[in-house]
Amino acid sequence: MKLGFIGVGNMASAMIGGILAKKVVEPLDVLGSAKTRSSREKRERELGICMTKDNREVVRKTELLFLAVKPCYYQSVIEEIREDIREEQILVTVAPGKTLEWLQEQFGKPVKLVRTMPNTPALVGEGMTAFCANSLVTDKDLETVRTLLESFGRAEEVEERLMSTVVAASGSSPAYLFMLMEAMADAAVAGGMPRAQAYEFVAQAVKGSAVLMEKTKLHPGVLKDMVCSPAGTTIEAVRILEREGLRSGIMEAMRVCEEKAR
Ligand SMILES: NC(=O)C1=CN([C@@H]2O[C@H](COP(=O)(O)OP(=O)(O)OC[C@H]3O[C@@H](n4cnc5c(N)ncnc54)[C@H](O)[C@@H]3O)[C@@H](O)[C@H]2O)C=CC1
Ligand SMILES: O=C(O)[C@@H]1CCC=N1
Repeated sequence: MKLGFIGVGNMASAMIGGILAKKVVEPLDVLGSAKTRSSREKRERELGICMTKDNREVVRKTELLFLAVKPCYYQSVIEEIREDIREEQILVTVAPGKTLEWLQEQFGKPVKLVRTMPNTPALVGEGMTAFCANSLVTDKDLETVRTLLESFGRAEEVEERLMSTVVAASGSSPAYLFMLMEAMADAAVAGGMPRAQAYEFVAQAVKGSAVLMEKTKLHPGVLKDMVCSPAGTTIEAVRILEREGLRSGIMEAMRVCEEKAR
């Protein structure tokens, strides 16, 4: 299968990295587009894929196509490629707020559309991607898309009404987690730990906690209580985090993120 990527930035590179690592397709079966020669050469070198400056060529030469430009460029790129999109081709989107209805309207003709929301941990095969499709996408098409999405992590079909919630929960959330880890490492450095070591300790603690929650299926509150010894160290930190509004801060942030994604 020939895969196309219009726009090969952070998100597309993460997805391509995952897809190639799992050998779902060969690097030479991936055709991406980028405007400048330097970014084309960079992607060719880093990923080993084929690159072109022509978005329409990507459409013409591929069977399944990811539209991986920023949301503000969706309209103009769709305008540019509309004529070339074929009936049997599958178009996968990754942008928040671009609904199936809006996409369909922009194309002005029947197009197989799969709307997704991935995240950057895809780069290391630990992505979380939600997807939903329009009625032209067959079960077989959707299985093909699922296989691709699962090559860089977990993939789950959701109702379209949940897509903006997904943006806050998994699309954007790596950014909040990196902020948290940066702050935790800064605190460890303040405590005397060398910075490189601090990042390793913090990343492993976050990773281990995520796996613990995933594997035990225990409520996060129960897992938190398991760490808090009576009159111990952790409950003192928990008290300060409650006072500083950690949980309401996160909830408020995710609410505005979700609103922005509509
Ligand atoms: N970065 C992330 O964590 C996530 C991003 N997304 C979505 O992925 C999409 C891409 O985001 P990023 O990769 O972060 O952005 P990016 O800016 O890193 O990549 C976009 C790429 O598209 C190229 N581009 C712009 N206009 C173009 C055009 N007309 N033709 C061909 N290429 C063009 C840019 O030069 C750039 O390399 C966005 O819609 C974003 O909302 C979704 C989930 C997570
Ligand atoms: O910030 C953004 O708009 C994109 C969507 C999810 C993550 N990054």
